[in-house]
Amino acid sequence: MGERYSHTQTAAANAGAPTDAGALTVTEVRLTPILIADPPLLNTQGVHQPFTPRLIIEVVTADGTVGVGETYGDSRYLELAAPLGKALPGHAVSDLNGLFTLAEQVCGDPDDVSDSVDVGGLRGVQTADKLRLSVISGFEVACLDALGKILGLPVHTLLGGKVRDTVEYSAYLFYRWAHHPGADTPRDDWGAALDPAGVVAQARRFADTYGFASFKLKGGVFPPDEEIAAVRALAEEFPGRPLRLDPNGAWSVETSLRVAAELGDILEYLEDPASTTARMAEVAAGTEVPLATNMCVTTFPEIREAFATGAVQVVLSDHHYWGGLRNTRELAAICRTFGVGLSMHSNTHLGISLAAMTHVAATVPNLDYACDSHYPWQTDDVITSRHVFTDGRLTVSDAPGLGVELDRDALKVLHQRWLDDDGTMRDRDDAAAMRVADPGWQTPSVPRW
Ligand SMILES: O=C([O-])C(=O)C[C@H](O)[C@@H](O)C(=O)[O-]
Ligand SMILES: [Mg+2]
Repeated sequence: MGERYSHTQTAAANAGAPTDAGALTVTEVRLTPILIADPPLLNTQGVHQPFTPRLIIEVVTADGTVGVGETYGDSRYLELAAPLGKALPGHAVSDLNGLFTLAEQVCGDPDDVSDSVDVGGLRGVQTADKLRLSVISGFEVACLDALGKILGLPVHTLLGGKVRDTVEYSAYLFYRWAHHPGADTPRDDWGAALDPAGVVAQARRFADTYGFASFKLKGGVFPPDEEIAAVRALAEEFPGRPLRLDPNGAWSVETSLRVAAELGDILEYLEDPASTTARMAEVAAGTEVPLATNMCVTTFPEIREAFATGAVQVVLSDHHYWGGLRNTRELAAICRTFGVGLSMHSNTHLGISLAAMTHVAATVPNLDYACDSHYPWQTDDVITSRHVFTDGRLTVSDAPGLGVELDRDALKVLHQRWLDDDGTMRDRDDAAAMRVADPGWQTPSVPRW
């Protein structure tokens, strides 16, 4: 499968280290790109592809322990993961600060990519630094998993200890088609959701199946009045429950303010109504509704302007973007300092990343809102036992490491799918997926409404 990079441990590699520290030395790194099934979920850029890429990272230590991590699997992430995977053997899984230094040395020219955006901007800026951090995050999680297994300690303990035993998640509602176009595409039984009644039915199933108590609707798909009607319908069906609407920056300042005025009485927060920090600041100045973001603040350099201008009241952290679990805690400390709320963003991900999110979320005192997760939409996984939400919550694992076990058979199948792909699915492109149904579709310019 995938790429393997190994290292034979020698006396020189461990010179000066206590004998048992040798067990912490990475002897092999395995990188396995996979394609996972994804339903036809709509967003302002288009629609999810039938399959989307992820990268599974295994870090093997001298004593045979295997730590697992997961991150984005588009080709530009794979290009950075390969040199890091090659360089890591010989280093200790406990040297997490050194991992960042190593990545700076080997992961390409930082000037290669500037402030461009990817997936039509849904992931925010795409600096070289952020790409590297997204790759590091998967390695960091794998190292923490291995370290925890070796020490017999859960990852949350390595992060300083949990402050809660369960982590609350929110239902992530999407407008969607019943099926992807084409015969060989994955199917599920959720049906279409293209109007308020469809959104409410989806939310009801989420609430009944997983116990989620709060609801986020991915917006920016239909004209704002239709999405206002859907959120109103949710409020009627679930009175008093926290509701969120996220058009991924598709609206003008004026439209954002109009939606905020119309839904202000029922929204917990409005997520990325407008794109750019400057526009968000204008919206924030004109409404009492808190604004959340996983688009205009996704890197440390973006914090200063956003906090100084009051552009965001809630940062939705994504440990992949921010460079892992320890950086997420640093972000949490900055938010705490400035009185900005914190929760978690999620993109299509599997059980390894959900375990990582849950461990770090358990350690953050100021986790103010239920976290997002796409997980219920994912029918594939690479762990032997899927996470189970109870009353909308996941119990924080106290098992050593992340508390998940890699399902090698599943990994093999999903990697074979990646190998068999002609390249169409290896980079997520929601606009291209939309063109399969609507050949004239172009990524809408912003603001769309
Ligand atoms: O909260 C968000 O903005 C996201 O989760 C971004 C994602 O790309 C979402 O829009 C999606 O998967 O369509
Ligand atoms: Mg968002």
